[in-house]
Amino acid sequence: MSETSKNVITVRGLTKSYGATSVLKGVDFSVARGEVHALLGGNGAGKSTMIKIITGAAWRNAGDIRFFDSEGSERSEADGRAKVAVVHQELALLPHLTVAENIALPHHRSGAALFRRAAAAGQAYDALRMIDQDFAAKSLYRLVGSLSLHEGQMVEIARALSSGAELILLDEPTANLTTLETERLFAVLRRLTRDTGLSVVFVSHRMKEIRQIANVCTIIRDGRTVVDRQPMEELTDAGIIEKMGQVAASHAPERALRPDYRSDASAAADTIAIEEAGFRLELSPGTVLGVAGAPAGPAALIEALTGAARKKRWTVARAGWPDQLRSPRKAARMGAGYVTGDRANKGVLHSLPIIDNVMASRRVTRGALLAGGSEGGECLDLLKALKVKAASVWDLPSTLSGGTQQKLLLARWLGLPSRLLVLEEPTRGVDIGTKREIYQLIRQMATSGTVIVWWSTENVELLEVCDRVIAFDTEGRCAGVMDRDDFSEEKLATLTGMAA
Ligand SMILES: Nc1ncnc2c1ncn2[C@@H]1O[C@H](COP(=O)(O)OP(=O)(O)OP(=O)(O)O)[C@@H](O)[C@H]1O
Repeated sequence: MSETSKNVITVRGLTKSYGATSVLKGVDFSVARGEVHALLGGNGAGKSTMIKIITGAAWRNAGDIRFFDSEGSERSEADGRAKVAVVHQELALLPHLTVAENIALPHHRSGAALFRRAAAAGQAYDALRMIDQDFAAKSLYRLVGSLSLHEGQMVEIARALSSGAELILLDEPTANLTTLETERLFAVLRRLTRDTGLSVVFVSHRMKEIRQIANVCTIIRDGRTVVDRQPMEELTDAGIIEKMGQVAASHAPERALRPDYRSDASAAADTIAIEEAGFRLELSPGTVLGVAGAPAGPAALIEALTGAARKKRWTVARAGWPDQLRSPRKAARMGAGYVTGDRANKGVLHSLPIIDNVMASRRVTRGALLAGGSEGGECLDLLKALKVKAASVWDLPSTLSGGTQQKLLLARWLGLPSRLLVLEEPTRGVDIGTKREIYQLIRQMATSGTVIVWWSTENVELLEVCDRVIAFDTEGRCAGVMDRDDFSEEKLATLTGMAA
């Protein structure tokens, strides 16, 4: 068997332009059977565009894509594509159908296929239990619209597995998963690649996970392949970051930026207290509180902090605030900012231009409905602070890469004099270099007295940047609060019920 015929796919010299913008300038990429291949690159490097071309969702201008079967014989592009499944950052599920129906969808591509409910449920169950037996048993007939983001992600991965794919492209698959779910997913991927010869392409900006799961990597930078199929053990983290063109940004966040508000007499008045039965936590101005754990606990706290809670579990108290923040609008007016983790459905305003997306919070908090003359300049400054490159502030967000859209949500609250800023996975999909910059920005916002409450499924970043971390167990109960002095990954994993 020749070197190429061990591959499931070989891509050579791929180019792609959108109008005058050249996005791919000659990408080479190949994946061998049975490997987990990390596809790396900064935001906007061209990873998603290449994936779209491979799956047929976008046209290429030039370049060669060849697919192979397990014998090494070349397949037609149509046959090859039929063996490729992709799970995008934004899920592609039909909310009004059940889990089983969503997973069964690819089995009914052929016009002649009959939809048999029992068979569909069987196929869905088989796929889902490869990921999570318990979830498979309980969720087959639930409507997808009622699932949490991470449950939806599991359904998408199960659908890819059940479609008979030989190559699965996972675009940031762990972004919504907890540590334990991530480990489970990795165990599944390892088993499938080893036992069935499945090939996995793994796009991620989480270096620790990349190291855990990938055997080999390709790095794309500014539309070109700069590292082509290199074993992971031959590259250091610093080497990878440098190849991505992000070396300058890879320093630790400045923790010293935090002032000691506790000695300030006005601090008591500005302190925010969060309270539920038998538990109270006071957050002095300038505190960065990390929130860790499976979604149920963090979600309830965040709903209370952002004025969206329907149940009265938490009280949020601050001098001058009403007992309950009764609506998101009221919370925003009171100086409570919020960056949602559900970028696609609750964050990005898809049909409005970049400027409206960035200036939205400023318009609400300032009470201005019409764009002022200075908005254009202010928007450009915010984009610059987050290194967002956009051809025009009047372009739609869909012309930006996923990670860059995430930066728009953060830009919304950047520099606003908030008393409280609630962040849900603010670095989701953001590249390694920019993550570091966001850590700095979070610390800077805290320096101005803002209390930051930050939920992340990436425990390492919480421990690196926060002053305190509140941990929730898998049932959504508060399991404890850790102070900086006793931070440890093991302890946090135990408190959140996610120790391996
Ligand atoms: N429809 C479009 N029109 C114009 N430009 C586009 C369009 N889609 C993507 N681009 C541009 O193509 C470039 C590559 O985007 P792509 O989504 O492939 O990046 P990426 O490497 O996947 O980034 P990320 O890590 O943020 O997901 C970006 O500069 C983006 O702005």
